[in-house]
Amino acid sequence: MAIQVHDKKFTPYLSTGDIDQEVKRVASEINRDYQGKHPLFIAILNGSFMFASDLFKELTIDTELCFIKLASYKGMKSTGHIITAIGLDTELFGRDVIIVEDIVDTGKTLSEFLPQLYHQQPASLKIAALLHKPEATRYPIHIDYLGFSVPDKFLLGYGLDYDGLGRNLKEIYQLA
Ligand SMILES: O=P(O)(O)OC[C@H]1O[C@H](OP(=O)(O)OP(=O)(O)O)[C@H](O)[C@@H]1O
Ligand code: HPA
Repeated sequence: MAIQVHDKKFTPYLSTGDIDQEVKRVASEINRDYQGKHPLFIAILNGSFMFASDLFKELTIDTELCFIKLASYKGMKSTGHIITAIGLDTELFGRDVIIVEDIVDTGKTLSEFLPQLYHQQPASLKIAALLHKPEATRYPIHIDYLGFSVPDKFLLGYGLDYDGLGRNLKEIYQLA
């Protein structure tokens, strides 16, 4: 069923079943690749909170989670400025690090953030993202664990917002 958020209409795109299946697949790949290791997950707020929570519940390895808050989107557009609102409080030197993102769109957020992380010399640094818009890429980012490749249309729900609203939706919607 279509929904209205602020001034825009959105139609269903990915169901809870679709999302659940891909979250479990990504988790099983991570469980396989990090057997015997103790990775640190860094989830990027706000958008990633739901994906991070569901992914984390499926992990069977010893692992840690921390959050940072970066933001660049206002409404449906990137402002081009990445603001760090809550920084990292954990040492990365020698750690196996996995970044958790809800979506990689233009790639700008991660292209600015990753060099700061490499600077701390982690043993390894990988990216897990639920969604990727390959056609929107302006800053190429290699995603190691990906849920869905999606068309270049604005998405809403499962953590993703339109001007603050819609993050609570269980399904993912796209702009009609
Ligand atoms: O690849 P990009 O074009 O940089 O877009 C991806 C970023 O945009 C969203 O964050 P946003 O800035 O909307 O903040 P939010 O997570 O608090 O909604 C999303 O959570 C990613 O961090
Ligand atoms: O498609 C999107 N929807 C919501 N927030 C976003 N941030 C980057 N891309 C998107």
